[in-house]
Amino acid sequence: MKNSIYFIINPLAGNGRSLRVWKKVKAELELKSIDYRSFLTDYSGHAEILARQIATIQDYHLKTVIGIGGDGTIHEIVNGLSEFNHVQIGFIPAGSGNDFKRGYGHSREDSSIFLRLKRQVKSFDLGQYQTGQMNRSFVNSIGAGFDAYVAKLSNEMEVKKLLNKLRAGSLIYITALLKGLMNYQPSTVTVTVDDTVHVFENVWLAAVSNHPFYGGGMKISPAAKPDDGVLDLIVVHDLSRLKLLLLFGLVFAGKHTRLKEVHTFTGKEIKIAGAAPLMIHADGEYIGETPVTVTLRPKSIKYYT
Ligand SMILES: Nc1ncnc2c1ncn2[C@@H]1O[C@H](COP(=O)(O)OP(=O)(O)OP(=O)(O)O)[C@@H](O)[C@H]1O
Repeated sequence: MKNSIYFIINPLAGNGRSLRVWKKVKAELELKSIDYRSFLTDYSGHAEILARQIATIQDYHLKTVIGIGGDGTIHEIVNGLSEFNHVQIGFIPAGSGNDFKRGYGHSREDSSIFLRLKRQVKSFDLGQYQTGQMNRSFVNSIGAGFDAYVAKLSNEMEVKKLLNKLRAGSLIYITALLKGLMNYQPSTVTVTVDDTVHVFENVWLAAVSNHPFYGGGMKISPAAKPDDGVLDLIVVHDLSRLKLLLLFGLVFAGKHTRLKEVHTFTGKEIKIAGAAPLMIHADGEYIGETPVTVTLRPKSIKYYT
């Protein structure tokens, strides 16, 4: 169908919240006779396949794809559409973390899809990462070390469902963080920022961001902007476990960058390598191990804000 709006919904995101949101959106679409088509995801990775298939079949007729789910869903949709720069991407956050919403200026929850579609569409930088044979896009951040370990723990956590049900999504990350803090061993990490090499000892984490937020509202890179043509890197090292815990107290306000153990850089190409392989996450999902190279394609993706 020409000029239809396409919806991709992860029915499991936010422990079913996504499906409830979709029911409301669908009712409004029908009430206002807005032309749409919708697809529910059946398995992990399905949103990416659906987005790519829709764009391939519709070619230049495809104008708008709207995702409903968590950050994992938007990550998949963006990867599916990364070669279709003309498509405008909308997102209705219904997951547990929802950092995409914070980072790209979705300032208020809009229950009306009609109002959402009247919003401005803006071009943003598209983050890219390459590790091993993997060459993909990200929307929020790439992290190596402790934060990837915590992301892995939080995704595997038994209580995730319960906390989601209680609408206490941010607690998932905090619980995993405390568990990770007790077990993670810092190590030597080399970061290369636009050809300048920096070696750090006792590194907890090295994270590259396209906007300030991760982990459900933490301002990990407070100065990052998703449309400034550069990536923001933060390296945290030489901290005791207790001081790292205090750092996470400061990170919600973005005040942690004042600590001498926190180093920030900006660049267009950032490489992270550990003396021993470090776990990596992309947008909060564990994806493998270092080395990883992070770049961006300036203003090459369009989102409704
Ligand atoms: N039908 C499905 N069955 C199982 N997993 C699915 C299905 N559809 C999508 N997924 C996977 O669910 C994972 C989590 O989705 P998503 O991130 O959207 O929600 P969330 O975890 O509730 O939110 P957030 O990431 O913001 O915390 C994604 O990695 C996605 O691939």
